[in-house]
Amino acid sequence: MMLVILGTFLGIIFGPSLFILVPYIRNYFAGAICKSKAKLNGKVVLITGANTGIGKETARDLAKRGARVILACRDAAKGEVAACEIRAETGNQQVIMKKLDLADTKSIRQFAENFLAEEKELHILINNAGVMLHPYAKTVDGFEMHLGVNYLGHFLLTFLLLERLKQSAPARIVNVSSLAHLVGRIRFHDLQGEKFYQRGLAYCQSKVANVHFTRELARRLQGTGVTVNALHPGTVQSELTRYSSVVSLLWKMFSFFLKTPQEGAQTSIYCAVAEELESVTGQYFRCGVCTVLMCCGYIKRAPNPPLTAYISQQINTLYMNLGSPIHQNL
Ligand SMILES: NC(=O)C1=CN([C@@H]2O[C@H](COP(=O)(O)OP(=O)(O)OC[C@H]3O[C@@H](n4cnc5c(N)ncnc54)[C@H](OP(=O)(O)O)[C@@H]3O)[C@@H](O)[C@H]2O)C=CC1
Ligand SMILES: CC1=C(/C=C/C(C)=C/C=C/C(C)=C/C=O)C(C)(C)CCC1
Repeated sequence: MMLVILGTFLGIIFGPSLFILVPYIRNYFAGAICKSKAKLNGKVVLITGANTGIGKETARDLAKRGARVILACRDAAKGEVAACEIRAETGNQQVIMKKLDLADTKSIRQFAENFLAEEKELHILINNAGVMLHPYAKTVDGFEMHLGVNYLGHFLLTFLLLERLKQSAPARIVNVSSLAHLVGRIRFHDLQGEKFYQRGLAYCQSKVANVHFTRELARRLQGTGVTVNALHPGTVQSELTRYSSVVSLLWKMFSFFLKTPQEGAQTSIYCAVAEELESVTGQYFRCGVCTVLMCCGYIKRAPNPPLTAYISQQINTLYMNLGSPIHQNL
């Protein structure tokens, strides 16, 4: 009885103030907004996985800024719908869809060949596409799906377009990684997860590879005018959870605390356009809740650069040994 009275009393006192606080709490979880007013007329932008989620919202924003935006999508029909929508909304007719399947190195090579033939410049490359919690599967070339799509596919794409980026300098590469990289480990002894597979860990492994790649590439691109940074977009309501009904349900239940795709695109947009990042390279950006967790010491910092360079070298060697031509000469 006492508890009911106490509960009612607290409800009356704090209920209205909680109600007033709701928009502030929501704003906090929405994270920061990119405030840059930079215009991108005459600039060429390429975004992978741009038919939905964070990629689509990034494309929409950069199209509004006047860029020629190429949406690289694995499903041409879905990609064309997104491109049409962005063209109609922004009035920018330079929004173009091209087919790219990052799970197939033939498709990546074909895409790059066409791109280099058609586009004389590339100023911003956003490696955004990704899969999470994928049941065990291999890409066309036999790589574990998370590693193959999230990391190796983007590695090959970047490698094939690198000269065009250098010719177009100042240019930027933006790698969409994840907070998940902090718990990721590269399992050198079983990279393809053939001995042991846990889909969450496979995702984390691919995302830590994105960060190592970013740091090592930044080191190798010093003095070229091409910068490369990685980021965590926040926890975003998107189709990323499609392979797990449990996580999809959790995401729906906690949707109040999750970013919308537009909010989730802000860190990518910031890395792509912010004037103050002109010569910033090899960094990892994030905003939102994880910052608090990090400050509280619950999340440790990413591995340091020398270790990163070492691991990156090891990955390269391993893949070359596996007969994959994609790590050569970078
Ligand atoms: N949402 C979140 O909370 C977080 C997302 N991220 C990262 O953000 C990025 C964007 O994710 P998000 O927008 O949330 O997820 P979505 O699932 O909404 O979008 C992923 C995009 O990647 C594309 N894609 C998947 N596989 C391939 C492939 N083989 N070839 C080409 N494109 C492919 C998808 O195409 P299709 O629609 O045809 O499948 C889709 O366009 C990912 O790298 C993700 O890891 C990082 C941290 C948190
Ligand atoms: C603490 C906390 C949350 C945190 C979720 C996190 C930290 C999700 C991370 C997702 C990643 C890393 C996805 C893909 O890369 C929720 C669910 C918002 C609910 C409110 C409390």
